[in-house]
Amino acid sequence: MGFLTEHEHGKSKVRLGRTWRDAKENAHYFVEWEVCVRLISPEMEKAYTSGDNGGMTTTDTTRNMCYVVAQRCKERTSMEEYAIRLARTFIETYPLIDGVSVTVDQAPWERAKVRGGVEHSHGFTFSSGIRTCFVNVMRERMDRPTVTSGLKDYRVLKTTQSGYEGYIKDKFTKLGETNERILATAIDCVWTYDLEGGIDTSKRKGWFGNNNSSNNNNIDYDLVYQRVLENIKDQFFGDAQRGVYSPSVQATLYNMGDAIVNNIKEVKDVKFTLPNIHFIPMTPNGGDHKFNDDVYIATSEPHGTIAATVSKRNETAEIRSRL
Ligand SMILES: O=c1[nH]c(=O)c2[nH]c(=O)[nH]c2[nH]1
Repeated sequence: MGFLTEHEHGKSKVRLGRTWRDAKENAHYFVEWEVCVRLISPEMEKAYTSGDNGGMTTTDTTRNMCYVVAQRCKERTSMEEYAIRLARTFIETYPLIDGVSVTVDQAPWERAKVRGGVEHSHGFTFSSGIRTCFVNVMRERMDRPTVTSGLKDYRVLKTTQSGYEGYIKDKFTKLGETNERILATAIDCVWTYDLEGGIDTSKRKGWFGNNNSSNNNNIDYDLVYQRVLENIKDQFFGDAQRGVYSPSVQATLYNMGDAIVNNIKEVKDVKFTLPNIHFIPMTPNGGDHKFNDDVYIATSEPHGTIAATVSKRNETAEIRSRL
């Protein structure tokens, strides 16, 4: 006889669009989410071992609930708040569900800017970088969801103010030292929230308050996300005219993480995974061509992989379950 040592069921890649129409501001807001729900229901062991589906929440119902809860979010709601609310709704509705994990990926729709840089009231363009979150709610601690947020495949490049020098040069090394190169990466990062240090819990409101916009930890997830992006751009690009020199992907990674944990009180730690996407100087043999920091061979693979976590406090970062 085999022992069923773990099991879960749910729905993956549920895609939805949600608009909020703000008459006062005369602006529409739009998000496109891809939702993944995992239901933890120990009692459903019987579905595996004896084909008994009694008490089962179907994966079809799971999919429908993603849309229902999106509709119940009557006011503009962050993906984290939506994910927490969705997870809690499963637990409140179905007695045999003990825990729920929800992952949301948000497509990079941005308000369109039209002639003269004017923001359009209901037009959007697709940019780079997928905002993500991962939420876990257990029945016995409904008021303490675990939340991590992140950013995937946010593509950034600068044409100067980057170099790489001082490394081992031996018979296996072909790379030449340089203080002038293109630096390009596709940023993946995940951050956890600081529930002890940064958050003023005295202002805690009830579950979504009266207007869906508050949450148990009183964190403004949208604002934190904007500030993470700002700090990333500050450290990667630097001043608009002069820029900032990067001696390596490693040093830039650390500077981005250091700025985030120091400047954003809600963030406890941030893990970056950065591909070093190479633009290789084009230097053909012969002819009168000479590389003049102008023509490069664009590549996507192979790429370097640089990964590290920067924490506010000197402690080992939590293991992130998915990202
Ligand atoms: O910024 C860099 N970090 C490295 O670790 C590395 N290795 C390499 O070949 N080029 C680079 N560039």
